[in-house]
Amino acid sequence: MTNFIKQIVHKSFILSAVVPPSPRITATKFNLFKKVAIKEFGALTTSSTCHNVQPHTFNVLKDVMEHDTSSPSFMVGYDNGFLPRWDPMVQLPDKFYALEYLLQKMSIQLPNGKPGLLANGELGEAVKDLPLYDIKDIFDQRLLSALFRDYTFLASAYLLEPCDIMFREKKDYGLGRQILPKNIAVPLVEVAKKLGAFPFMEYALSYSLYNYRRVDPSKPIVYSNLNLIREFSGISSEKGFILVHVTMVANSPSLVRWTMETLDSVEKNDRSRFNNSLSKLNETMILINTEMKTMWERSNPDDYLKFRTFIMGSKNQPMFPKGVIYEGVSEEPLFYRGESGANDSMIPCMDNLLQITSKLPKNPLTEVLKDFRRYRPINHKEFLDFVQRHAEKVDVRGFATQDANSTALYLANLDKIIAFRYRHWNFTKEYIIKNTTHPVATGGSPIVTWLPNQLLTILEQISQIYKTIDYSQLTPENKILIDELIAKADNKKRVLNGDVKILKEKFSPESQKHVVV
Ligand code: HEM
Repeated sequence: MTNFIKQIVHKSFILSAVVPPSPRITATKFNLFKKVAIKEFGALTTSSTCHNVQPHTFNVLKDVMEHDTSSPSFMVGYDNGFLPRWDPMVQLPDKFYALEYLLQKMSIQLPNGKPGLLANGELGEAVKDLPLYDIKDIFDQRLLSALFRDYTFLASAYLLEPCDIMFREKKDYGLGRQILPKNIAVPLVEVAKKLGAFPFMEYALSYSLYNYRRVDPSKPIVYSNLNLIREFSGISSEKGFILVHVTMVANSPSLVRWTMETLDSVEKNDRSRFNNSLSKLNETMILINTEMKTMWERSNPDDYLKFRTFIMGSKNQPMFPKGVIYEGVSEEPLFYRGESGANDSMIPCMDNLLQITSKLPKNPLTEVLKDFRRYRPINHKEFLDFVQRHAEKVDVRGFATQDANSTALYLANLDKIIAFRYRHWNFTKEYIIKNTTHPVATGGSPIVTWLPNQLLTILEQISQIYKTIDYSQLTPENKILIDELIAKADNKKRVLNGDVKILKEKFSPESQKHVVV
């Protein structure tokens, strides 16, 4: 590779993913730049930003560019929202036969009902036969994403296999394997570098959003048309758990569209477009929350701990007190958060747009939330950063509260975020807290105090804004709406505070204060 190209890449390292940076640079040269950038510097950033330059807008994809396999799988788009631009690759190419074989034989229960390698602790031994694949020359993003998903599945299965076996016997996780062998560690780190991800199982890039396949590719992403690609347990509750995330995120294209519309309408001082955008966001959140409810019937709360062990992280988890050594990569132990819905982008998008993020208390729990925001595809992070910055700049909340009926719509949206987080708190009580006293969640947050940190903040915001409304300006429907919202919020605040008080006694208060960022 010539020094000339390296220099250009170095200077214009942050490349636009949609069009080549200059019309004089051809697509072929552009792709060459991207390859060099990945090779030399790790992952690509994907917005049109340059070092320290904050863009005024964000390049939301108008077309998924399905044939462009040199740009990342996850790029926020009007058609795909926060889902990948293409359906995830189901099977690895023949070259990776041994890796594919392990993944197909791994789950505790195989599709044919027989026990897989994880059933009786046979994976550790089987991994010894895995060749150390060289992936240096792979640049196809579709394949890189599939390799990332598969190596992270294998890494988590390998590291946590002893914990799962011990948990089945004694309801205690004990210690995980502390060293990741080089035939997994080296290619995993290499792929992660190319994607700009941490080399550990992640929500979007592995477990949830890159792990579905359509039964009929011509039909939409709805539950009845989906199956999993990889799994740890092989039970239907794991399928339900993962795929409900996917079907919720299938509504994200309109979340993205109305987020951009909201920002633009404030900037243009267009009140009726603003109100329309808030109504549409509200409708979208209702669809997302309705889909969320299906979790109860698709994933049995009593089954959750049968696969949860494998999605734990190596950061702030007693199973990895000294982190994990990646053989052939680092002599120093590495620590990463586990897979968590906290890395989904829909709620952070709403929090940022409605300026809730800046209202979160300054405490270690909020630092954990910020840390979670690093664990996601680069382009999602750039989008969320853009929404946060731009909403603060144009002052979405200030614009909403200048008008009583816009305020009602703004509050209706806060109410939908509360509905999401409150149902979610109920999931946490029923799927986790009821069945275990393990003090930290899969992402490494303290199980009793972290979720209420956000939920109580937003409930408090509803009360504060409510006090400022000029009732005489409200339409009769909005008066009823506001009265209902405030009554529901007061009720939830009371129940939540009661829950936290009781649960802090079940889990030692010390364990809930112990926060690692
Ligand atoms: C059985 C169902 C579920 C359970 C038991 C559960 C559990 C949890 C827990 C314990 C956390 C705390 C963070 C951590 O992992 O350390 C969390 C965070 C989160 N999860 Fe889930 N989750 C479930 C389903 C979902 C679904 C379907 C979504 C949809 C995208 C989701 C989105 C989130 C979000 C956005 C957060 C961050 C919450 C916040 O900002 O307040 N979760 N989840």
